[in-house]
Amino acid sequence: MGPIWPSYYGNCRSLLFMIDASNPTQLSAACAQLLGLLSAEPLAEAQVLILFNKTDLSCYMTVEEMKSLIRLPDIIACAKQNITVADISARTGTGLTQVLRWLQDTHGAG
Ligand SMILES: Nc1nc2c(ncn2[C@@H]2O[C@H](COP(=O)(O)OP(=O)(O)OP(=O)(O)O)[C@@H](O)[C@H]2O)c(=O)[nH]1
Repeated sequence: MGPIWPSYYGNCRSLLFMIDASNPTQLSAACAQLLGLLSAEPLAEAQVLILFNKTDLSCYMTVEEMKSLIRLPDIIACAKQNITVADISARTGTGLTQVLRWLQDTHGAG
């Protein structure tokens, strides 16, 4: 789907980017896609939420190791966008309160 993402950039005010924290083999591809999104001019003003999902599953690498591997702190420091990061599990609901709060703060959703 990546190649058609630019057709959705127009009027995009926020971006939720989900990374599968149970599958580090996808991490480099996810990072490349994230960098492409963050450098897209139409998304320069977007509010960004990066979600590390499936944190309920055991994995040979911790979420903190994954963040370090893709140099997430540097990505956040260099990005034009305001970036928030949340560790979540869509299955257990862990972290979803933070996601809802972000949506409320970003869009004033009730
Ligand atoms: N354990 C767990 N499973 C999840 C979580 N979120 C989604 N899943 C499951 O992961 C499977 C695929 O979910 P999808 O939302 O379809 O994701 P996808 O990107 O199409 O597929 P994947 O690449 O396999 O994640 C489904 O069986 C979901 O129930 C989570 O936080 N924890």
